[in-house]
Amino acid sequence: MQTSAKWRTPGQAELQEEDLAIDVRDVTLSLESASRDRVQILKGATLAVPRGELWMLLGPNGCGKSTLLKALAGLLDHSGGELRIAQPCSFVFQNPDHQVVMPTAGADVAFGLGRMHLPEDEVKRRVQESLEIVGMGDYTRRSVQTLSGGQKQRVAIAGALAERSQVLLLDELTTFLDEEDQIGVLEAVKNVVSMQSGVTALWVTHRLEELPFADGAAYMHDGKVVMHGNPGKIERYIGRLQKQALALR
Ligand SMILES: Nc1ncnc2c1ncn2[C@@H]1O[C@H](COP(=O)(O)OP(=O)(O)OP(=O)(O)O)[C@@H](O)[C@H]1O
Repeated sequence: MQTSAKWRTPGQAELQEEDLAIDVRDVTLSLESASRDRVQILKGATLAVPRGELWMLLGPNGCGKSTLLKALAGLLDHSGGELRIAQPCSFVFQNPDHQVVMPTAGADVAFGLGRMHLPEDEVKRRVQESLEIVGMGDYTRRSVQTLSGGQKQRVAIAGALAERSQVLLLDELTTFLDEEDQIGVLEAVKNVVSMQSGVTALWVTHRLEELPFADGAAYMHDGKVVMHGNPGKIERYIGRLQKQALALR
């Protein structure tokens, strides 16, 4: 893939490419609709996320946030532009029941390590260390059936950490969680990013109250990132959009 030596985004210091965990430039992507027409979902999306930061991705329903996340995870192919992401990366879904599959929290984290053929001691060490980072260090032997939705999300994140993921792609994890669980997951991700040197997280959300946890944020509209920068800037931008919408009523 062709890339230039430097990548500058307004409001950010000049970044070298190696400082970025996610580098999306002018990406286009089309999907087939129910009527079998091709519909363009991403229309030139551009986003740069520095290594070791937690970024949030916001925008109205259907603007393409999940599609961009899936393209980053390699689950969808983009048709144009350039897309780079540090590897390995992991996608964590909204419904943890789709990814937490083993009977205990510890077994679930160990499950993903199976294909790496690591010595048993190393597996045990990684499982315990990863569960501790997400605040679940005392839950190694707990049945996953007894865990709340947010605790299962944290086990799924621990699984990604145990596999040494460099980037966590997190798709609306807190939508169906109560407030306590929501804060637990947010704090776990914040902890991951601050403790694990170089781990980056991109967090899709609709909840403005989550923005203060982020290091940076981007706002999408109609298949493009239309604003990015520090969380305060994005909050003010969304506030202006909301005021304009109310004035039109
Ligand atoms: N597999 C698919 N085939 C065709 N169209 C799709 C497919 N998946 C998503 N879309 C359409 O792509 C557009 C963007 O969807 P996407 O889920 O990326 O938006 P989003 O910003 O994440 O929305 P939300 O906040 O509601 O989750 C929507 O119009 C959606 O209907």
